[in-house]
Amino acid sequence: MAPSPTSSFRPSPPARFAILVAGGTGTRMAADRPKQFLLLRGEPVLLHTLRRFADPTLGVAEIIVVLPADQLETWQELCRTHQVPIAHTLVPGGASRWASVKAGLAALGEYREGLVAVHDGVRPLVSRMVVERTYAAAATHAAAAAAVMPKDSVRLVSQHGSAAQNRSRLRLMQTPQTFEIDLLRRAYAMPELASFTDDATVVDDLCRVQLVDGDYRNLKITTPEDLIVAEALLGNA
Ligand SMILES: Nc1ccn([C@@H]2O[C@H](COP(=O)(O)OP(=O)(O)OP(=O)(O)O)[C@@H](O)[C@H]2O)c(=O)n1
Ligand SMILES: C[C@](O)(CO)[C@H](O)COP(=O)(O)O
Repeated sequence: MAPSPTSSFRPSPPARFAILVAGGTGTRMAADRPKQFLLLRGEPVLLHTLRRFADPTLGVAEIIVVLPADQLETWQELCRTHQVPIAHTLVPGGASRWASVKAGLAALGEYREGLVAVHDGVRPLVSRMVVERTYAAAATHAAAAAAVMPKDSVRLVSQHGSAAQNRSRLRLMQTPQTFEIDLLRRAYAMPELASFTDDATVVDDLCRVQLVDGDYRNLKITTPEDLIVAEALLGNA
């Protein structure tokens, strides 16, 4: 029997957006400039990250890049120097990662539906697969985040000493962390708490966050040795 017109109806997939947060100053890197501008294989860390999200097969409709307010011109100059052809919207960040994500979300103000991936601008090695996995899981579960298992033994320290932890029940959180846009807006409408270290902690009270497999290569450039590892990994890509 021929399918009726309604049986072939497929809802269109949700629109995809991305917020790359690069509004920090990189105190632990202690470099002469914010670490998102340091060069990896001759190009700024943030440009590597931006390129990953501009992969046309991901179908990201709009990319927001959040920067320290006093670094917007520096980035625009870097884009000219490196002839960056990728369209993105620049937004001044805030005093904390939370404030920078909130500023990025405000720049997506016109959108009521869709999925938004929040990603650290200083995770330049994220794979297409990991990004896709978080969008796909967020389409089903509303909230999804990349995570990996610890490779080292873990202990909880206190004034009495330290106690071994069962690491099979622990996960190290990465980004992207990807959400239905309305859910993330509701979460970020609440006051900032000191316990917020990522977007999952902001959303936790509203929705269960589905963890998906991250990638040990998806490192966050935080201290100088991370740059050496990232250079090596890019060379092997
Ligand atoms: N006010 C802030 C602070 C952090 N971030 C971003 O959040 C991500 C993770 O933060 P982290 O690695 O801590 O970056 P910094 O805050 O720059 O580093 P540090 O804590 O060493 O100062 C980075 O991409 C960083 O630019 C941000 O957008 N706005
Ligand atoms: C968001 C994050 O990268 C997940 O691991 C991490 O929590 C950022 O932490 P930081 O203290 O800003 O480095």
